[in-house]
Amino acid sequence: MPASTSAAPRPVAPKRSAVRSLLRLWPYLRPVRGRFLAAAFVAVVASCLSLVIPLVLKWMVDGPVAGRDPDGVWLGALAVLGLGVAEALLFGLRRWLVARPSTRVEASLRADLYRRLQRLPVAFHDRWASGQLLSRGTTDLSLLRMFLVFPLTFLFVNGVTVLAGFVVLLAQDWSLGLVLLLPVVPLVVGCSLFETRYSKAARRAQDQVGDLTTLVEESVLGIRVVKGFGRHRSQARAFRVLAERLRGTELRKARLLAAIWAFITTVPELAIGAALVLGTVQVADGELSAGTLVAFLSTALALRWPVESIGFLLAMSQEAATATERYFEVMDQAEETADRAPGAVATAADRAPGRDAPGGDVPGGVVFEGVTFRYPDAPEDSPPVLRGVDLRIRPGETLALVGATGSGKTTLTALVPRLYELTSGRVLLDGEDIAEMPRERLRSLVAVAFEEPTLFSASVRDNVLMGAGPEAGDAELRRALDVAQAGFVADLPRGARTEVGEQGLSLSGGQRQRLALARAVVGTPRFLVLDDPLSALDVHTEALVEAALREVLRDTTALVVAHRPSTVLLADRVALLSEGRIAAVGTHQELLRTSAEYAWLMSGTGDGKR
Ligand SMILES: Nc1ncnc2c1ncn2[C@@H]1O[C@H](COP(=O)(O)OP(=O)(O)OP(=O)(O)O)[C@@H](O)[C@H]1O
Repeated sequence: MPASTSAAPRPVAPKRSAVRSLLRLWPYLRPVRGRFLAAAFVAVVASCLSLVIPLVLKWMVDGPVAGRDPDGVWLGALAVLGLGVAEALLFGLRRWLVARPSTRVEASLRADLYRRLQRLPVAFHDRWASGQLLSRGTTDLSLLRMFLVFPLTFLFVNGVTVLAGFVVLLAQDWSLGLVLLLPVVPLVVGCSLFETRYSKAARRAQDQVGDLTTLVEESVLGIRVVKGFGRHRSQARAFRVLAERLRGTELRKARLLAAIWAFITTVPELAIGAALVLGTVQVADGELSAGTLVAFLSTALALRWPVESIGFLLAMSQEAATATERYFEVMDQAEETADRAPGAVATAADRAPGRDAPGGDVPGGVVFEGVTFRYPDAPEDSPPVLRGVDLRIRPGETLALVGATGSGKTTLTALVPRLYELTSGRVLLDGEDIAEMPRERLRSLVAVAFEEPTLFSASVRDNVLMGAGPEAGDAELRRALDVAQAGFVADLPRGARTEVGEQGLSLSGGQRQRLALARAVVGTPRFLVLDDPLSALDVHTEALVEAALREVLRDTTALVVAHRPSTVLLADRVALLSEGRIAAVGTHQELLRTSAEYAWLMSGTGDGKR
């Protein structure tokens, strides 16, 4: 991934309030809203039960305690115990009710994110650092699940409990109740200030987690380079800088949280203290019963937790809102442009040997018509990589593409399976514009093998058969491995069923390249695009692969990027790409005679790779 850690995109999302960001989760919550509502109801009942306890205490103090009635005291104590047990059981039930739906919402969000990542254009993946995407699919979604389990319910439950508590307090003694209501204004102002600051810090922290993930991922994948060049110290230094930066942001979050926690705890405590003094004076003056004061203060103390917890519930909600924003930044990206025409996947006829386009007047094979291409993330004023490329590969023909490093060969090959959208011009396959073709069909017609062979954490068999339809089996696998001269597979511990590990790191570069080639040819594709597929092979193996490939290429229209004469000899004709244009087309011999640049590239002394 070209985007470096420091250059990771920081998409400027429109600033939404936390509530508006979180509301975007509604489509995911809707199917499970019943359970969440039931859980909230159970929690409200449990929380309000705790408010009944002070009323029982009031009854005990003014009744059995004042009247010295031990039976009444026992009855009161049993009632308090019963209420406590009921409260605990109901909170347990709430937890059970939210466990399934919260994990279900998290799983659906994750599945949708993965699906979207698969569908986003290659240009998007060129721009975004992989760690930023990983952290969105892991840390951010865990934050969202935590939000669904706690703050979503408890902000509501605590709100209702505080309201109910104040009704009870005002009913017992309105003047003392008003004293406790005084802190509401400073609390609202404090919470709003906190929310603004905490949201910025939370966003920064989550982006920094993404940067750190990118760095760790790159260091692990590039461990050979890191060790080979003795760069572990500088990598460790880079890691420490990012980790310190994240730690700084986390400390800032902790400081903000500590401040709001202290504020939210102190202000109500002061009000309770004032109410205690005022209440004691009223009891001394005989205006208030001792039981009422006990009940009043117990209720006020029971409301402490619902009020105090608002600080961290707001913090968690803010983090969830930021996680939602980051999630939808990816989900809102435009997918690959829609296919312009409906159609089916490749048919058996599509896979048949080369033939000219039906009708005869439209040229068959692969045709590039006035193709101009600039990478979407390239600077506006930079020249296009390809400038008006006109090229035709006849049906069944193999055309080698030769050009200096950076001349645009890989770019041209990536346009055939429509990995990028053309800036202008057309690419036709057997007369059909690829822009009009359903992608599924296009990609079942065209097989590709890139210079950098990517293998997945799966068996050799699965890796190779990925290039064919579901009907392909062992016969196709054997044939493809034969073409790619991948006899080494038989010597692997479990043959073709051997897991090749993350990115096939347990195999040599040449072995990986041969498996990638086998994957490209296993589906007997109608069009084959090979980007320097034999670069890692020794000359003897290359010669064997070429002999077998010639058999395959006889039936296929192929575009092969070549850097050395041996690969060029596979082809019927050669096209020379120079400065984004096709400078010459002809046989190898013709170009050697007529093009100085071609002769120079093929001589092995040029700017070509070999
Ligand atoms: N994703 C990208 N975004 C912007 N520019 C890119 C991107 N990929 C390649 N380029 C630029 O496009 C130009 C052509 O690159 P390309 O990989 O097609 O060359 P190439 O001929 O295949 O080179 P090589 O022989 O070294 O493989 C280069 O200048 C490169 O910097």
